[in-house]
Amino acid sequence: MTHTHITGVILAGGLGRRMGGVDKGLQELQGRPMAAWVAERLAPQVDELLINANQNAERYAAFGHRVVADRIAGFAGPLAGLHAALSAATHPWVATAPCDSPFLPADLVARLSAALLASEADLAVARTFDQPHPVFCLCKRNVLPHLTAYLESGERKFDRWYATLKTVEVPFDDEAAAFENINTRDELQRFDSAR
Ligand SMILES: Nc1nc2c(ncn2[C@@H]2O[C@H](COP(=O)(O)OP(=O)(O)OP(=O)(O)O)[C@@H](O)[C@H]2O)c(=O)[nH]1
Repeated sequence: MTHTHITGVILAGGLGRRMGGVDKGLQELQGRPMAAWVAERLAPQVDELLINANQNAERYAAFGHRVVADRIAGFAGPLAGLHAALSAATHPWVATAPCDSPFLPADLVARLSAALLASEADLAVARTFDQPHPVFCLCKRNVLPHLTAYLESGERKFDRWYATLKTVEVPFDDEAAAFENINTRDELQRFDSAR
């Protein structure tokens, strides 16, 4: 199999409202920021890692990866983070993972990229059972003009966007627990004491 170089991005640009308006990626699980857990899992899977963040840039930069802010104003959702990553990426494919899923699969990018290569789609997205996980995707950097036009039209929905592209869904039923995400302080405490 040929290897296409891949830029990974940790999406950490949200407002964390359900956690009380904190910067979710910097909240600690077992004494380490959640985004640091994601970086440790994602960095070995990609050729370059970016962190998409809209606040606390210097704290994220301390993880040792380039930090990129949204270019679309007004907290436009995770697609704005993908847009920033596609704009800043050095490599032709971009893989995403959210900052609030610290247990993501160690073979996420390998499985998405195998599917993308085999299908000639524009984007591969992870799915468990009947649920797609749009923020775990791999897409070709050349979809950027299409995404820019979509966001400029005022649209924000991730799944509606990729429904307009050639997309392949990749089943991860065997690793469903790896997609657990942490949205509230209660969930954070539950995972903190469970591990
Ligand atoms: N770049 C960027 N990423 C975002 C934005 N909103 C959410 N995200 C990211 O998208 C992923 C899923 O976000 P959510 O959990 O739905 O939103 P959140 O803002 O983090 O948290 P809530 O406000 O509680 O919904 C996370 O990785 C967020 O960091 C945004 O406006 N810009």
